[in-house]
Parts: sequence; C-alpha cells; structure tokens
Amino acid sequence: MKRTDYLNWDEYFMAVALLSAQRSKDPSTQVGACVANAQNKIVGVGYNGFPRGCSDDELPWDRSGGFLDTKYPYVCHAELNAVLNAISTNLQGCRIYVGLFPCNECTKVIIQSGIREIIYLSDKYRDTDQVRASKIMLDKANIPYRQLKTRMDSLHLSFLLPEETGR
Ligand SMILES: O=c1[nH]c(=O)n([C@H]2C[C@H](O)[C@@H](COP(=O)(O)O)O2)cc1CO
Ligand SMILES: [Zn+2]
Repeated sequence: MKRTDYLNWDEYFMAVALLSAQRSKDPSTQVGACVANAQNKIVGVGYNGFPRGCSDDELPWDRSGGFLDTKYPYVCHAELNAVLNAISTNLQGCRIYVGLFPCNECTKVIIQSGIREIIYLSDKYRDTDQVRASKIMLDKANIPYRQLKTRMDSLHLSFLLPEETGR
C-alpha cells in the first residue's frame, strides 16, 4: 500500500519555498520562492537578502528611519532571486511558489521571465498600492494567481536519524 500522506506537488514546491525562507536574515519577514517547470522540476529558488558582496553585517535590516538607513533600497526580493538563480532566463510555462504575494517590481520580473502562474500563501500586503499594481498587471497579462489551499498547517523536519527517534 502506498503512503497517502505524501506531499502533493503544490505542497512540495511551497515547502521548498518556505525552507528557502529560513535562509533569510530579515528579522521581520522571511520570504522564499521556488520556480517549477511544466515537468515539475525545480528550476530556481531564492529568498530575500542583500545583493552578493553586500554584507549582512554592514547594511541595515531596519524597517523605519531615513530611506538609506532601512533595508528597503538594498534587499533583493525572494522572487527576483529565484528568477535570477534559475538555470535559464526563459521560464516559459513555469509556476512560481512564494510565501508572500509578489510586489509590483517582482511581478514585472515574473511576467517578463515567462512564468505563467503564481501560487502564494500570504497576501498580508493586499491593501498596498504595490500589490494592487501587481494584480492590475497580472490580470492584463492573463497570469493567474491563487492562494495555496492545503490540508496541513505545518510540516515537521527532523535531523535526527530514524534509529534516534525510534520510528
Ligand atoms: O514579495 C515580496 N518578496 C520579498 O522578498 N519581500 C521581502 C522584502 C523585505 O525583506 C521583506 C518585507 O519586509 P517588511 O514586511 O518588514 O516590510 O520581505 C517582500 C515582498 C512583498 O513586498
Ligand atoms: Zn518584490
């Protein structure tokens, strides 16, 4: 009898996005993204972080203050990193799984890369003009977006060996 509680594809790619988010140093919002192609192969992952060579210890993670004293001008969003880290710049027919609804800047990157669907978890910034602009562009470009519906609230990973957990 095969297992019945295995992850479906949507859950699997979202879990990869959430795992990637655990790499983020942002103290307030950790975002991960995972790009899967039509064959259900992962072709890119990313999380929010400062550009390569820009030290996490020198740039600020603050949310408020003068613009240059906050993270906002510097941080690369998870979706941008996932697309840039992808094995090809042509992501025609791919889906992107992301923990947070993409902002307008990432939406432009997503559309231009050829991604054809967005699956997200949180839409906590839905009342911002950035997210409104995202949805205007996605609707015009005929790129569907949907919130992931899943049976599970959480997923447990253990680094213990099976013999150590007694399972
Ligand atoms: O789609 C997104 N992808 C993404 O990676 N981010 C990042 C940028 C910031 O590091 C963080 C948002 O920070 P905050 O929630 O503190 O404003 O999440 C933010 C968004 C939504 O704007
Ligand atoms: Zn963004």
